[in-house]
Amino acid sequence: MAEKLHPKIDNGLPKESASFAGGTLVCLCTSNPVKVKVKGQIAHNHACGCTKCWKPDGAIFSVVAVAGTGDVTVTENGDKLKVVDPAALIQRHACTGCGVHMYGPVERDHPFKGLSFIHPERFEEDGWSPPGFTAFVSSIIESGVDPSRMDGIRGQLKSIGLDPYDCLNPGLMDYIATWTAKKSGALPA
Ligand SMILES: N[C@@H](CCC(=O)N[C@@H](CSCO)C(=O)NCC(=O)O)C(=O)O
Ligand SMILES: [Zn+2]
Ligand SMILES: [Zn+2]
Repeated sequence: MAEKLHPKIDNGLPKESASFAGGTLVCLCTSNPVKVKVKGQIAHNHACGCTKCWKPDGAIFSVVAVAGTGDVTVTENGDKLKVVDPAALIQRHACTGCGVHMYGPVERDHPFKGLSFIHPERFEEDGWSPPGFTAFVSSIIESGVDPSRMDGIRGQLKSIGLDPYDCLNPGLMDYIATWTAKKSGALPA
């Protein structure tokens, strides 16, 4: 039987539109929802199995992407936002009413500095770039998925076209390692 991975990937991936120029993320509150405007297309969209990313009810994975922090603006009810874990790399700003993580900037010295993590399924608009891989797959065990389900889940992800990785995909891992090597001097800056 197929596993319920995430509503935006279980029945075919969303379609990208060349005319998508950004949109508005809305939380799940029925009154006074938090709204966040994002300018431009998102990047590095992926499914994520880690315990820290927000997932909709019943989903095993989150769907999470990045936008430039300068392109992200809280436009309504920002007073409801609270940082989930101030010690984390990603400063996930969650709605205290419904729990949705609305944006998560990386501000410390890190290859992802200047990027904000967002959940594109909360866009009011369609056309955002679909997820392209799955990150932190083994981490779903930390949320209580029995290890015996892992082969089936990895197979399902491959058949959807979201290749499973236990950290990030090779492109992003190489990007992080290159940044680290330039910082240490192992590679010329
Ligand atoms: N096994 C841990 C992994 C948590 C983790 O490292 N998550 C990644 C991916 S989040 C989106 O790609 C990460 O970069 N975290 C940084 C942060 O959370 O600040 C678990 O499952 O908890
Ligand atoms: Zn809310
Ligand atoms: Zn994650």
